[in-house]
Amino acid sequence: MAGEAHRVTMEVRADGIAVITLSSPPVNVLHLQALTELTRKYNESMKRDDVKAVVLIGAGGKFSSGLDINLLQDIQRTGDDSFLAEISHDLINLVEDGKKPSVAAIQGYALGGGLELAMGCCARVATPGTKLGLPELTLGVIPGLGGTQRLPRLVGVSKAAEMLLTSKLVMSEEGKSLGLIDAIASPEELLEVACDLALDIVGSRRPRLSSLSRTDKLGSTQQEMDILEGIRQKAKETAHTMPQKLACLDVIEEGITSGGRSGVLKEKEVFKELMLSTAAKALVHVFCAQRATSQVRGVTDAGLKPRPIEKVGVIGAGLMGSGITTALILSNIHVILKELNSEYLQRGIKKIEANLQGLVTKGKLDENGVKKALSFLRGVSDYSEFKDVDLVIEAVIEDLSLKQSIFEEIDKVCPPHCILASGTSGIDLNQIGQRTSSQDRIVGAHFFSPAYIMPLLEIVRAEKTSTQVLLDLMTIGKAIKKVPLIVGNCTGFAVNRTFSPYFQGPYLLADLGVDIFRIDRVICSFGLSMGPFQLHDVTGYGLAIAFAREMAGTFPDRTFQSPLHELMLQHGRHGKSNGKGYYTFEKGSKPKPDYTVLPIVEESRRTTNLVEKPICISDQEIMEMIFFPVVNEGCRIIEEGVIAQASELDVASVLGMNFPSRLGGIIFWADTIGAKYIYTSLNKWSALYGPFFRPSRFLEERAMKGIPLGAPVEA
Ligand SMILES: C[C@H](O)CC(=O)SCCNC(=O)CCNC(=O)[C@H](O)C(C)(C)COP(=O)(O)OP(=O)(O)OC[C@H]1O[C@@H](n2cnc3c(N)ncnc32)[C@H](O)[C@@H]1OP(=O)(O)O
Repeated sequence: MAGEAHRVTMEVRADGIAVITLSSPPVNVLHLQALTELTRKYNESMKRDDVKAVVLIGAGGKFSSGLDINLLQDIQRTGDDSFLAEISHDLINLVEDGKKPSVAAIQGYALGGGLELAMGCCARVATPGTKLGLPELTLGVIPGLGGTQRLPRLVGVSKAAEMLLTSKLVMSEEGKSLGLIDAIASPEELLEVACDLALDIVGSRRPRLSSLSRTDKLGSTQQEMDILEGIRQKAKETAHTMPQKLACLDVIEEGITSGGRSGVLKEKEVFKELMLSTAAKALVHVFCAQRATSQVRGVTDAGLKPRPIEKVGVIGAGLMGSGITTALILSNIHVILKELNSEYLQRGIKKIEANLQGLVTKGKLDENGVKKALSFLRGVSDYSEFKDVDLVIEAVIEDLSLKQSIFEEIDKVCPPHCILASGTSGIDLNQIGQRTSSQDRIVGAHFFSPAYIMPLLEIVRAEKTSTQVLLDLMTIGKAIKKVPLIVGNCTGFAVNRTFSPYFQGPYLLADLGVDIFRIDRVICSFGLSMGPFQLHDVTGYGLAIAFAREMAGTFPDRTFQSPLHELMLQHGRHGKSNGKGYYTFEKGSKPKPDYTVLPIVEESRRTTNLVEKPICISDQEIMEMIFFPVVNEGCRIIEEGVIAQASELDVASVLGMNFPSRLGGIIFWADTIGAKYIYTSLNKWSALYGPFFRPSRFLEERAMKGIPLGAPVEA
């Protein structure tokens, strides 16, 4: 983020206020250069006789999104944080205890180190709707610039602990009632109000308060310890996946029992310790890898400008079509939704309304937002309104000839600039677009269900897709708050293909005699929100059967097809849709294992006849036998160049498959285990249980040479 656009300026006004402006677009991160410059300007303001006080502000309508997270990654690589620790602590000390008082003028957001800097000031003014928070725990660390000490002193221990442990942001209005913000001012008046406040402090009309020395929001030591103990008991429940919560509470406690300065010292120590932990490395890796997906060689650096996409045609109002439409209209994009007839259309619109109402229930949208979103939607049952759309997303069932005829038709009715995208989750795009005359505008737009919630968008490059089309789709993807990832065209594309073994391995284990409910429990304790059997109950077995057939057709040598799903259907079990699956589904209660399913599982085992008697393995082996084949397929995806770099699979696995982000994504995780161990294990299982486990050439080579799986592939 360093560069000429990054500046810290100081302007001394006639009234003696030095306005120090941080300008580091797009979000005013605190990188090393910014911290050094801020310190320099602060020192200058303290020395100058014409300066009475400082107002700290961010350029471009934002205060600061905190420390540059790339800097955290640099420190993790070198293990040396001394330069950061010195500069940042010097700066906060200057802000808080310098000769002249400082006031923060906050607009947009003040997050992490940004809020910590603002809390170092003796007062804060914010514009309405400004977001404030310390989200460091989501990166596996705790705040490192005094946030664990100053926040409790400004808002009280209980609220501070809640904000820190949940990483939830508060709006400036709430911040004002909590005591985090001293005044609210409109964007136009922000600077003036902050300067007036600073002058009031200089003229002793307001006290100069040091956040770290304040005690007015703290109860007795015993009271605060009791509060912390209650919170600690709850945090213990998730301590195995989020140890930083307990560490954060310990640091707050140090400040309560031994004073703020002692707390700051402990914070510094714990921050460094956590920053170098595997979990923080993994979480920071996911953040940086996600950022890296914005720069695509040959696309974002091709000197092209994204074309505006104002109107989108969506074909098919089923689960995917209604989800995609919901995502688009929520971002104020006009959608023409087409279905075969008005009955199907009404059903689709009802789904969209239900999606929006679901967001209202969760407090993420209000009724006005629902109304506004729906005003961007128009339902149709023919193509007459497709004559001026900029993008079409086809979201009908996975049937090649149906898709081909739709593409043939939209090729004719849509304007020549219109992008023709298919939402297929695996069918070859070259075939889908075969009967069109303009194959350069054929592309895949693979959303993950529910499309208006899941953040990943796989953009699939067909043989002739133009660079402009890829850029346009990336841009619209970002506009609807997705993380777009450009991938190559192959069966299952990058994500479903990598994870295809995840939907085979558990069934192979079941056919080897491992209890299906135990498998689900192991997967949940690994960190996924539900196990594969419960997931298939929810999504239905039909889709799983079709996908397994597709994979078997392309990769017959290594696909394991269990008869279990077919047997379930034969026994009248369709999963959640008819309330009968591996689990029972009753309204208002959590799904429960249905042990009456076990004879069907046994029937499957007898049919495949893999082993004479059930195998006996540990939970650790269950997890490895399910995820190592996923790593193995990921290796093939990397080797074939379906993705540009291994870290993209990490992002995709976290955002598309809910792989735990604290593990850094599938390939990062594999490298923490080691390619050699994974290779050896797969080899062993391959000899015992067949080619499903056979290690790929890429994995073998990396294991033999000792090269991490995430290391770049040589050209
Ligand atoms: C010592 C301290 O205690 C430690 C810290 O401060 S750690 C940092 C804590 N701060 C955070 O976690 C904030 C992370 N950022 C965000 O939540 C959001 O980016 C935001 C709310 C600030 C802005 O959201 P939005 O307007 O949607 O913009 P968004 O697309 O996310 O960000 C713009 C760019 O800035 C990057 N960015 C945002 N915050 C960043 C940060 N702290 N460091 C590095 N890059 C950052 C984003 O990755 C994105 O990069 P890209 O354009 O290359 O993809």
